[in-house]
Amino acid sequence: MSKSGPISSSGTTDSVDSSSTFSNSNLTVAEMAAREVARLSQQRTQKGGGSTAIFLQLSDMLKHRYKLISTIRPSISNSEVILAYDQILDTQVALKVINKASLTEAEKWRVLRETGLLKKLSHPNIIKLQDFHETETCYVFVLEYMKDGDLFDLVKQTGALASDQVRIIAAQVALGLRYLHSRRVIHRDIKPENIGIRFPTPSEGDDVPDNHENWTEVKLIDFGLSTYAKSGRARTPCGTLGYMAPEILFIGLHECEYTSAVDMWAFGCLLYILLTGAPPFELGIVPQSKLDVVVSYPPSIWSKVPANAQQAVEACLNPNPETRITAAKFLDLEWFKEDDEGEDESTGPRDDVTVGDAECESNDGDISEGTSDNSTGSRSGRSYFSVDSRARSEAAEKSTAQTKGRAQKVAVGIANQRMDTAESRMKSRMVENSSSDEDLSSEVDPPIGHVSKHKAKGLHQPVPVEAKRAKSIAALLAKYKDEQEDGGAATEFDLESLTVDREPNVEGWLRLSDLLRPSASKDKRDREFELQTERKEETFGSIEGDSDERHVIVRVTTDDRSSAEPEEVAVNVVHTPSPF
Ligand SMILES: Nc1ncnc2c1ncn2[C@@H]1O[C@H](COP(=O)(O)OP(=O)(O)OP(=O)(O)O)[C@@H](O)[C@H]1O
Repeated sequence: MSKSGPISSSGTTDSVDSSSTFSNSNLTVAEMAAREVARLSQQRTQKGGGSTAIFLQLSDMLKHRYKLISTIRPSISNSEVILAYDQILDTQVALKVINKASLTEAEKWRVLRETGLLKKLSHPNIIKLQDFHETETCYVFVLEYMKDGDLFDLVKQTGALASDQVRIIAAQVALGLRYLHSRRVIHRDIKPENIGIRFPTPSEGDDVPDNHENWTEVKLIDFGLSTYAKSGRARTPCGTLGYMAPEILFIGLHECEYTSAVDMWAFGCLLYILLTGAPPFELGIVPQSKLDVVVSYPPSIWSKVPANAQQAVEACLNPNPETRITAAKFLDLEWFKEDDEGEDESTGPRDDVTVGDAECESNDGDISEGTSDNSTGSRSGRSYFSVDSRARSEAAEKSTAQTKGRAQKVAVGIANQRMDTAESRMKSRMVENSSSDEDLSSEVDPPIGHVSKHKAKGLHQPVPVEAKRAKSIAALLAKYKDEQEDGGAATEFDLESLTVDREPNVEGWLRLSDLLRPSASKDKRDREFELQTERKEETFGSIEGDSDERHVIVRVTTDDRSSAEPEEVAVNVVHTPSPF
């Protein structure tokens, strides 16, 4: 099994893996998919061969600052993700290092777009960009480190997650998406691989197991396909097959227009996978008709999913983007009002928190049951998550042993300890009645997971949830519910600052998409010429909507950008590799 990569228009051998997107409006989805397959096979060939090769290209200064610990994602194509120790900040960081050598100008621009976006984002459920470096050979994203990998690996290892655990994850992803969408940012590549996870950290001297039963803190990662859509609409068809919304797949390429609703569709696919262990759609396959994106809910696996969770998935996998649930509304679903469910277990005194043997035993049975159904989650009957029953049983045994052991008690202690802080902060925030995302993100710890008694009937593995966490989520959601739909949306991105001249007196990159009005009668050269001649009618401040969706890149050169008027800026058309 391999992770599915985003579709790329630049699926050539020299394309950057991380930030490639297909923004080529001249290709059909099928053609783009074919290129993607070629790209992925190239990745597989290269995988394992070049671990840390890119890291070694870093300048001496960076190598001095960041000490390599291990490779998180080996060198694929021309990027790799590395765990390193930042000697200045005294912390572990994830370095996403991208080799510039074979990047096209468009791909370089996308890297800078990703950086620019990430720099502007601040939310507990969005990966934090701690620093960014550009050397002669590399781009280096310095990211906070999600020590427990991503949701793809978690599901691959364990199969379907317990609905309580999925609920915790879902709330956080929805909060992250809500934050993005209120700022008119569309992620465009929501999938398990792009959700980083972290489990409770052991306090000093404690022996916390490497289990994942306690709780799952999640953050959105990989903004390589993300875009700021000022008008709220974007046009470039992109994403990962298996997660792409119908409105991207089946609208004429030149007419394709979509909104942040595409993220909610992908979110629905993600939830389906977490709840059942199998994807709703065959990944990597181009649907041939709209019927291919009609979701099936096989009773063999779906009957084990609680009704409220089913409702949440179905609300996301609504083929009509106009009526598909939004991230804000998602948090109002019944699923998140369940905090009192089993209240006698979950709201009891903390000292009472235990994990009973009986429930662990009952889970064992569920684990094996779930395994046998794994493949039915795919429409074509082929399993994407090839979790075999043995692997799952082993995982279950391990989980059960951990659940029963001392380690679990330690986890409870840590969770409780952290919860105290989170709750007291939450209370103070509630009193202040502040409603912005920023306020919330800076003041409230992310929901913290806990261990509790939990009747795990119907679950594939024991995932105890403690009441305090539930209360925390309830408070968090209540707070969001009180907000206006557009609350917190006031902050708009200054597109130019995202992409152009990070410093004065340097060359910058700017897209002027409105300059490119492809005319059927004009060939590639004419269009480029047209660009140059029409430039004068444009101002640099006029970038609108999803202008960054177009593949036009204009080099801006100036002696002093801080004082230059747009008209004084020299503009030269840069040859982009495609599609012109
Ligand atoms: N901050 C992080 N902490 C821990 N692991 C991370 C972090 N960022 C990325 N990873 C791991 O590296 C993988 C690749 O990261 P990312 O998706 O950002 O890079 P990419 O080059 O765009 O990959 P892809 O082309 O597969 O989408 C992720 O799926 C995740 O497993």
